[in-house]
Amino acid sequence: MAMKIAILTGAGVSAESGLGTFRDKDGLWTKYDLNEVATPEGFARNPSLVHEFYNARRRNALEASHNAAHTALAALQQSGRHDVTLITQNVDDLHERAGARGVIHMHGELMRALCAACGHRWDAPEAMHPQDPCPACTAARTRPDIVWFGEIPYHMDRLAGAVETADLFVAIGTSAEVYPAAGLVEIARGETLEINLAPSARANAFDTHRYGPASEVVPAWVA
Ligand SMILES: CC(C)NC(=O)[C@H](Cc1c[nH]c2ccccc12)NC(=O)[C@H](CCCC/N=C(/NCCC(=O)O)S[C@H]1O[C@H](COP(=O)(O)OP(=O)(O)OC[C@H]2O[C@@H](n3cnc4c(N)ncnc43)[C@H](O)[C@@H]2O)[C@@H](O)[C@H]1O)NC(=O)OCc1ccccc1
Repeated sequence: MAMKIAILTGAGVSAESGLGTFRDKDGLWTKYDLNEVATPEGFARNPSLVHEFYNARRRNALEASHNAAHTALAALQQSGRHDVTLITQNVDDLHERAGARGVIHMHGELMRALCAACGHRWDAPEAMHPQDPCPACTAARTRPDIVWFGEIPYHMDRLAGAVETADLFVAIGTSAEVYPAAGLVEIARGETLEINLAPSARANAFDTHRYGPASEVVPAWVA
């Protein structure tokens, strides 16, 4: 029976592709101060530092390959067996490189640039610099097209609608520590499933759970 499925992924789905998570023992936020590199205030104080941080993550993402979890989710979406909405907190493009389409990047994309003056967006060069001019208004206010802490996530209405009306909401590879993403399980009216390496901070809010590495558990769940 075809179902409406809304899937939310986090850093755990890209961990086995070599892209570090944020809060695990050697996670990004143990090496960098998120207030320095992932807030509008940090960018205003030191745009070069922030660009260096995202230039390094962009290089890592370009060198990485998608894994079996990305492949299984793209296959599920592209099979047409169910109506699948793929929402991600991840700023990498590994879902797309695995064949997924119309992925909702609620926290932005590493491969995109944004002009803080006119709002124009374009494909990011591998390395970005504060003085890079905007192709539309020539202002030198270029930032990574990323949603930082304190900023409103992208596509909130669309993704909230998909989660609310889904027969099944699945959260994969997320610690459920960052809001409003971590609160989406609260608005899900259908069945809810958590797939993760270990119970997340909102594990109790889910009906069912499957624990283990995403590259093993996700293909098994999709099959
Ligand atoms: C720290 C936290 C307490 N702070 C927040 O939540 C803040 C403030 C806040 C708002 N509401 C609240 C309510 C309560 C408390 C605080 C708040 N939220 C905001 O500022 C948000 C903006 C947040 C977005 C910030 N930007 C990111 N990313 C882009 C940058 C970048 O990437 O550099 S957040 C960033 O961190 C989050 C990290 O979480 P995860 O992806 O889950 O990664 P994590 O490392 O934590 O966990 C990995 C998991 O994977 C598992 N795992 C590891 N390996 C594997 C494996 N192999 N297989 C399977 N699982 C695995 C691990 O066990 C673990 O569970 C992601 O969202 C990621 O995108 N904006 C906002 O609220 O605006 C107003 C508003 C309110 C309502 C409606 C509209 C607007």
